[in-house]
Amino acid sequence: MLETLKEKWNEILKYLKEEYDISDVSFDTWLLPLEVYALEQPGNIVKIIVPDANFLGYIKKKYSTMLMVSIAEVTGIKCDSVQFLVEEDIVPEPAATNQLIQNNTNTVSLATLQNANLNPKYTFDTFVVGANNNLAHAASLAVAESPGEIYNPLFIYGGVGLGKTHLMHSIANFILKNNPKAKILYVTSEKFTNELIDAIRNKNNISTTEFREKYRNNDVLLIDDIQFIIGKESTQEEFFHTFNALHEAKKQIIISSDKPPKEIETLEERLRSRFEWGLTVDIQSPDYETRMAILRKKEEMEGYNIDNEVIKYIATNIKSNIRELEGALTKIVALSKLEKNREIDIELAEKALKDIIAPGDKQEVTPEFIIQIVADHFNLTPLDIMSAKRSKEIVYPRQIVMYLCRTMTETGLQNIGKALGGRDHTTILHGIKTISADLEKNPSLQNTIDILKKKISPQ
Ligand SMILES: Nc1ncnc2c1ncn2[C@@H]1O[C@H](COP(=O)(O)OP(=O)(O)OP(=O)(O)O)[C@@H](O)[C@H]1O
Repeated sequence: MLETLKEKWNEILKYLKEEYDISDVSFDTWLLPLEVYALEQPGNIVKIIVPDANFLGYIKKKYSTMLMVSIAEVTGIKCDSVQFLVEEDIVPEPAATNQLIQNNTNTVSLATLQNANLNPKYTFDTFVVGANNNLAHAASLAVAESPGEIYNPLFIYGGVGLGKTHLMHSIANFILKNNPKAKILYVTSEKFTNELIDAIRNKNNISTTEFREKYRNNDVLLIDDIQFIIGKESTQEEFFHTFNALHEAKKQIIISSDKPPKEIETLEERLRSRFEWGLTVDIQSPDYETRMAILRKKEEMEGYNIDNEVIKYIATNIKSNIRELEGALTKIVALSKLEKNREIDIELAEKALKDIIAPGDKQEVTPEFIIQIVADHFNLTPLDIMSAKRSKEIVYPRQIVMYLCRTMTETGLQNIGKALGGRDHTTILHGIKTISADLEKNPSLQNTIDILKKKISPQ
């Protein structure tokens, strides 16, 4: 009978996937790596190997019944239970590698995604899993499949540009796809703070009651970059109550930060202990293989066709930040276009990346770097900031750049103007004055400036 089970294992998994409408990513993460190992008598107890001990309990809870039903349907073997073992405890046989592809056609409307502040491009399908992030990925998927049930809160931490935001959006997009009615809200801690400031001052038509309703009336709340509420007492106090209200109602909370809770120095103890109630997972810098895989994925998504040597050149030289890795690819393609579709070879790559690939240097604070950080923060491109465009969404971030260049670098007005696409020094002076005056009366701008300063020059 064990032979039958082994022979039909792929069929059993396939049956389970279709019968219970399991998504590709869930299937590949939890089911595909499972291996049937033994059939114990009496009672036909099916023993299954799970590769990662961390998720043994989760798989047991989620898939035991589905597996028993599928085994019975496909093989006729009626088992009393399934038991899961960890791979390290036994010598395993080769894993099944049958790939199953089924498209989930259930789509979510753009309006729903916008209300939740979600980027539809950040999904599990576009997230490359490597040794640096596999635990964070698996934990995120478990939360996406069973929000509010297992790891609450989920706390994801890691360095700049390593995929925390991408994973958070993936969870939210996954939940919405399965349940378009789920109430989901993604915000940065900066936005949370700024809205709280506005509510307290009764500005922008939001009262404190509305603020509370907005944040507490959710099935899933995702707060990105929680480190920026540190040291802000009233925000921590409000977040503490939001957290309690959601947690008591068994609603899912997902938090990201640059450090684990125990290393965030000025975090109130009561918040720290709550953050540690659920599961804390980290994302490390990607290894070479993962960097290559991410570049390949990006190339595929954008429809580029780039020589392997060039991809290797980027992956070898840009190591610690995936945002920079992607940025490098974009820069190369942009330079090629600028030079009349010049062939993308190592020479072109070196030219395009001469400012980024400066080995081992600490990031110097220059107007160019400030432009990059501010653009990223406001979802703009550096070219928008430097352009002649005069819409409010661009003019204000541009003036913030002027202010930050003046206060964080030794650069003179004329050179700031040059870096900003050749603007006159009087324009720069006007921009700096506008921001300085607004700072006097607008505490939420002060909060944004503090956050930008920390991003530009982290201690
Ligand atoms: N594993 C991955 N697979 C594919 N793309 C990735 C992966 N990790 C990160 N990225 C991409 O790298 C970029 C930066 O990622 P993201 O914004 O999620 O980082 P972050 O950790 O939230 O950064 P920050 O600390 O600045 O908030 C995004 O464009 C994201 O899609």
